[in-house]
Amino acid sequence: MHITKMHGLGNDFIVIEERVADPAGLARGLCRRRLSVGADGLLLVEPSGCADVKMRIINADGSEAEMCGNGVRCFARYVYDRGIVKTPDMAIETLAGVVRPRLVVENGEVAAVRVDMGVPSFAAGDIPVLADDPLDFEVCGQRAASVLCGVPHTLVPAGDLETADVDGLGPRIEKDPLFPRGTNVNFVRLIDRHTAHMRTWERGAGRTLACGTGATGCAAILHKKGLAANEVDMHVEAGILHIELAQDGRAFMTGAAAYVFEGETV
Ligand SMILES: N[C@H](CCC[C@H](N)C(=O)O)C(=O)O
Repeated sequence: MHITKMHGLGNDFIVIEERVADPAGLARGLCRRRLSVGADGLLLVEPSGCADVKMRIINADGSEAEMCGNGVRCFARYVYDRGIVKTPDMAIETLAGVVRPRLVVENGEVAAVRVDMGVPSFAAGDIPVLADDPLDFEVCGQRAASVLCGVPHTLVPAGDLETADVDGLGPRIEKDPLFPRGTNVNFVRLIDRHTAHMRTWERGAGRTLACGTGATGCAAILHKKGLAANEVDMHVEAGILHIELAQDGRAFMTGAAAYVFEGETV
């Protein structure tokens, strides 16, 4: 099977165009670090009846996610570079709805991708947490806030990201009963109204170097709470995601998307 390895600020994916009979089983096999290709998830290219193309995201544990911010930047570059989609502005169907990436092409190369991520939702029917106040509740002894940004996200304020217990608290919060669908967990240190640093434990994938929906959702939480302006640089372990929060509530995420290798599985 032909595979293309890509990453968005270190959040890495295996892109597959061929039809896959058992996506969950394939993800659990191929995503294993050292024993196989290694990745945070699979991105499957499929035809769409309502957009230019459809993207499916299969986490490393085999679970299927509704959306993936870093993944959709990689996916948009992939389908454009291969002529599957002929325009740098495109519509990509996901389980969370249609998202609209715009490729920033410089000297014939995709330099970055700006994605209209839609509206991070604090609406009662969307809130991923069973808490009276989704912007301020306690989970596993931590103050937290939650938002739906394609997928469930929880922000845990952290004074020092070097000592934050990401790998200990992350999985506990991910699977806490407060979250019926589980949650991604983002430990965030606010630097100023335009800058935050974050580390992420992802639902279905564990510790990742970056999380696009997480950076977007956490910027939306900080803005909603009056702690951040409407443009925020979210510093993740392997780079920076620029988030813009428009007046109409839509969020735009801009970041890189890189190729690593092309190959054939054995
Ligand atoms: N593991 C996540 C999906 C991928 C999100 C992340 N990689 C991103 O860049 O948005 C979940 O199951 O909710």
